[in-house]
Amino acid sequence: MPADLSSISPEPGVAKPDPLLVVDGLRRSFGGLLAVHVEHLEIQRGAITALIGPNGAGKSTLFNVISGFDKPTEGRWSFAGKPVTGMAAHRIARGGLVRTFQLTRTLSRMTVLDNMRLAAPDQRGERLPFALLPPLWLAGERAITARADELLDRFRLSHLRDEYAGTLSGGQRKLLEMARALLTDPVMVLLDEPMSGVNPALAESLLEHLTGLRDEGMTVCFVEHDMDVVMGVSDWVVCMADGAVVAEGPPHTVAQNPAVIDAYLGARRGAPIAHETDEEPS
Ligand SMILES: Nc1ncnc2c1ncn2[C@@H]1O[C@H](COP(=O)(O)OP(=O)(O)OP(=O)(O)O)[C@@H](O)[C@H]1O
Repeated sequence: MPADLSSISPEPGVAKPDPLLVVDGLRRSFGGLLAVHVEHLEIQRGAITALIGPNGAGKSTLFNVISGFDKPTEGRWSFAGKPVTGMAAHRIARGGLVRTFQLTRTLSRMTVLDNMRLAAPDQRGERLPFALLPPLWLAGERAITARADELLDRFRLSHLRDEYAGTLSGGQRKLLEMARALLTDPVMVLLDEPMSGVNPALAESLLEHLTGLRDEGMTVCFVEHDMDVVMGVSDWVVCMADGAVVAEGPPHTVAQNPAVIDAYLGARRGAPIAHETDEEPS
């Protein structure tokens, strides 16, 4: 069931009833450029939150920092009530917060199944006690492969299991990225533009996967530029501009928020926010 966030005041930094991720005073500078400065942000557990904003707003940088792939200049954040500031990405992932990445060229040269297996955080065979006890190691490997096959089946990629990932279409790659992220049974996934380059038929299926994950209790946060997608699946929308959260709220509220419209107009010089609406502009 979608979380009911309708009674929450749509303001930047507003408290949520059951926040899973809480960010405070987070700053990330690159030289003289302050790429991210988020005073306070809470992500509701069990909801789909879309992170929107024009190019260069700081969305990917925020994802990188909170997932442990980049270090903040200052600030702190907690996940599931525990401080995770400064932790390495693999420790944050082990705690249940996982970020997806686009398939690199190297991963394209591996099979779909090997891509999945590589996403397992704990390669037990490499740890001494397991390496000395082959039955334990093999059991671990078999469990990882079984889970990988289960997910490939769920994402309808089983028939491509032994193909090189580089032969997949754009949409199939996106499905594989999502499947990889789920191998560790995360509590929350951060998806960076899961729909980009995906044809309409597969986009529909990806959207169903997103809502399916949410309905199973997972917390989903995704960066998206297509406002029709954002309107279609999000329970809550956070808009960034120039590194800061400038607006947040339910999708229909955020789309009409002057701060959001300003952010896009300022960035694109006249190109309106790309959401089709029946209303005439006032
Ligand atoms: N490694 C880096 N070194 C220097 N500047 C960076 C680096 N990473 C990001 N930036 C800058 O930080 C700002 C925020 O970039 P970021 O990629 O987080 O934005 P974004 O909202 O994800 O944009 P997009 O929607 O285009 O992906 C931009 O001005 C970008 O040029």
